[in-house]
Amino acid sequence: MEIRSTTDQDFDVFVDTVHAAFGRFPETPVEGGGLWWSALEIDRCMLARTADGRPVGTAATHAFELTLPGETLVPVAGVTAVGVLPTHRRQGVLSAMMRHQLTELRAGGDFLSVLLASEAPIYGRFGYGPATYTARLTVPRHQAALTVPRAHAVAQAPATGPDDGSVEVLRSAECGEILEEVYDRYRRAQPGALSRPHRWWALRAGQPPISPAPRYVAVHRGADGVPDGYASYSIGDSNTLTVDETIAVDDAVFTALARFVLGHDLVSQVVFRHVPPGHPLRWQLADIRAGEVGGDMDWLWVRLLDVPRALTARGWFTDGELVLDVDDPFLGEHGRYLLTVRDSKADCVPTDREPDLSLDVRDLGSVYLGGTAPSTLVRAGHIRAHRPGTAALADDLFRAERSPHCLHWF
Ligand SMILES: CC(=O)SCCNC(=O)CCNC(=O)[C@H](O)C(C)(C)COP(=O)(O)OP(=O)(O)OC[C@H]1O[C@@H](n2cnc3c(N)ncnc32)[C@H](O)[C@@H]1OP(=O)(O)O
Repeated sequence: MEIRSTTDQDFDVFVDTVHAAFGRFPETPVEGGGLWWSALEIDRCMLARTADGRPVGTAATHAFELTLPGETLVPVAGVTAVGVLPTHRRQGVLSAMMRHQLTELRAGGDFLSVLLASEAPIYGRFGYGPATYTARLTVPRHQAALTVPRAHAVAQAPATGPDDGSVEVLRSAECGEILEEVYDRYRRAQPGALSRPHRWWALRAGQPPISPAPRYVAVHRGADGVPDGYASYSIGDSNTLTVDETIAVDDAVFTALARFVLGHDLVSQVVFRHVPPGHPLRWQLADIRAGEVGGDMDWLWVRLLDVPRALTARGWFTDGELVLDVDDPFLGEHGRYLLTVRDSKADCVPTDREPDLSLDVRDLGSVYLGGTAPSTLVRAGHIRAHRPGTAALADDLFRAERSPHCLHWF
């Protein structure tokens, strides 16, 4: 089998092969997505061909920036368009492409790769672990009242206090630049968020809010008139108002946008897509049972390609030290590292000290952004804690300033 990057000459073959692998004709409109592949960069796509030259497999990467805990921005490879023709499955084509891709990414200096998994059982074997989670929150309109914040009266009013900004409703086609700017402000402070390349906005190649599917967008502006949040929504069957994404630079802006969509007339219920775990919106409803959480699922999967580099790149919030014994079965590697955190920064060096935790690199990917507690994976039997108390220490150490969350689809 030959695996190599596409060129202008065979990019059409790549696109045809992706469609055949997913079983969709190119002209089939992708659910809300449009021409999603038009945002790909040709030299970051690869084709696998059989010995007789037949294209059978595809994979690609986007160049993204990922926000790590501590508002640290790092480059990551976003793996996408992975497919193998139905006639050539379970013969090792994907495994060969993954090996090729991981080797190439490392050679190019990448230390993290990320993806969204079409099916959960596929990517763990290649060292990826689910690292962020997302859910839907459905609120019946007749139970949509928000409560008065209890800390409202205190001098340091929390972000959920009264809103001195304004909301304007625009059509998605007329506010692309506003959305791009607001999203960029938001994602820089949100652990787990990915940058959205300008070409993604310009080509309208993504899912809502920017896809050709029409959407209303409630744009929030602060008292100074500067846009600082938006909610992209549509009203569909049974008068359900679905908010594709609510992007806000802080909690007060999120609350103002939530108040706006929850107050929409002629609507039976409001469905907020992409609500992060632990989001305060449920607590802001006067009736905490009014918000029904559904569609709880993994979203961004993370793969560490260079353990010390990845661990020293993120911000940390608790001092401490741990010896991590990390196994990488897919790449046939093993390393033992002393992780020392002091004053929000980590040092990570090889050691021969006895380990505190033994773990697979996929599990390190899951805990890396702070969205999965190491103790959960200890209790699940995936991470081995060698001493009592180490799981709790690891929980403290790996925690992020808030739940990591990603809502970019790629
Ligand atoms: C980031 C993204 O782009 S996600 C999109 C992924 N693509 C799709 O879902 C499109 C439809 N599916 C496909 O094209 C293919 O089935 C792929 C790409 C998922 C798998 O390709 P294959 O060439 O069949 O994988 P390969 O033969 O290398 O399998 C490696 C191992 O993974 C397992 N595996 C592969 N796909 C799956 C799956 N969908 N579910 C469970 N196990 C799987 C295989 O059984 C094999 O296990 P083994 O090593 O124990 O024998």
